Amino acid sequence: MIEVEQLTKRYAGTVAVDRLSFQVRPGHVTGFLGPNGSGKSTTMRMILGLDAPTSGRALVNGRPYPSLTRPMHQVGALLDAGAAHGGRSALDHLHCLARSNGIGLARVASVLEQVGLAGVARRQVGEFSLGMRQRLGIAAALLGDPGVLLFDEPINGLDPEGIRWIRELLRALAAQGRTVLVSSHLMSEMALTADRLVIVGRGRLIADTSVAELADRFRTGVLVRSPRAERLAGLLRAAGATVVPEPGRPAGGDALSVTGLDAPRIGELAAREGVALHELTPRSASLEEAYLRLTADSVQYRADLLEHPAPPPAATAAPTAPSAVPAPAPGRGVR
Ligand SMILES: Nc1ncnc2c1ncn2[C@@H]1O[C@H](COP(=O)(O)OP(=O)(O)OP(=O)(O)O)[C@@H](O)[C@H]1O
Repeated sequence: MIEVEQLTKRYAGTVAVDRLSFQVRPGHVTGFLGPNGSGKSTTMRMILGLDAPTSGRALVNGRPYPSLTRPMHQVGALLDAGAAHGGRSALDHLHCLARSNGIGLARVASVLEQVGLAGVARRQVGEFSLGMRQRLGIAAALLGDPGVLLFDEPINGLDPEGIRWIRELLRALAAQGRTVLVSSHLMSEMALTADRLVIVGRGRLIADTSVAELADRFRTGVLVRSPRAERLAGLLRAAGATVVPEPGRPAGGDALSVTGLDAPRIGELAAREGVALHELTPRSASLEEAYLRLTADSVQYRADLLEHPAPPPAATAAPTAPSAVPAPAPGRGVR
C-alpha cells in the first residue's frame, strides 16, 4: 500500500506538488494521470525516497522509503528506462542489482524470461531499442518480487504489441494482490489499463475515483426513440425530466434527449402508459473528454470529485472551488 499525506514539493519559484493526499491500495492498477508538468514524476520520486518532500509525507507499507528494510523486496519502480549503463549486458545489469540486494541469480533468469528478454540477455544495453530498455527496467523493478510497484510512463516509445504486453502485465501484477501505480498523461491508455484513477493538475489532487465512477459522473442523459415521441415527452416532463429533441435530428421526429431521469425509470414510465420504445440508450461523455474537462481548470472542477477533500487552502492559496461540477453539455461525446 502507498499513502501520500499532504505531500508538498517546492522548487525555487515552482510548487511541483501541492498538499497532495491519496492512497493506492493492493489488488488494483491505479492510474496516476495529469497533464505534463502536473507533478506525477516528482510525487513518485518522493514515494521512492529520491526527493525529499518540502512538507507532508509518503509511506510505502506504512513506512517512509528510507526506513524500509530490504526495500527492493517491498517496492520496485521503473522511473527512467535510460538508467541502465549502455556498455553492460542486460544480464550483467540485473546480476549487479541482484548481488547488491542479496537476491539469488536464479531470479535474474526468471525476470528476464518474464519480460521477454531472455534471448537477448547477453547483448549490450546500448544496442537495445527503447521498448527493450523499458522491458529491462521492468525486469529490474520485479527483481525483488515486491508487493508495491511504480511505473512512470511505461508505455512511452512502445509499439502496439509492447503496449498490450505492459497492459496485461500490470493487470496480472494487480491480480496477484500487488499495489500497482502507473503514471500516464493519456486517459485513453489508462481507461484500458487502470481500474482506479488519481488525477492531478498543477500538483494538486483533482480526482481520486474509479474509472466507472468517473464515467458515471459525466453521464449526459438518455437517448430515447419512440414512435409516440410527443406523448412520451409529455409523460417524462410530468415526471420531472428535461426533454429536448435529440440534437441533429429533425424536431417532431422520434428521437428525444432526456436528462433528469435514468433509463430504467424512463422504461418503466413508458411501459406503464403503453408507449413503445425503439431505443433507450444511457450516454456519458467519453473518459477522454471527462479528463480533458477536469484538467482544463483543476481549481474550478476540484471540489465535487474529491472523495477525501483537502483542507481549506491557506490565505495565500488559489481561490476556492465552486461546489458543483457543471453539467456536461448535452449531446456531446457518446461513448
Ligand atoms: N529538479 C527540479 N527543479 C525545478 N523544477 C522542477 C524539478 N523537477 C520538476 N520540476 C518542476 O515541477 C513541476 C512538476 O514536474 P514533474 O516532472 O513532476 O511533472 P510530471 O507530471 O511528471 O510531468 P510529465 O508528464 O511531463 O513527466 C514542473 O513544473 C517541473 O518543471
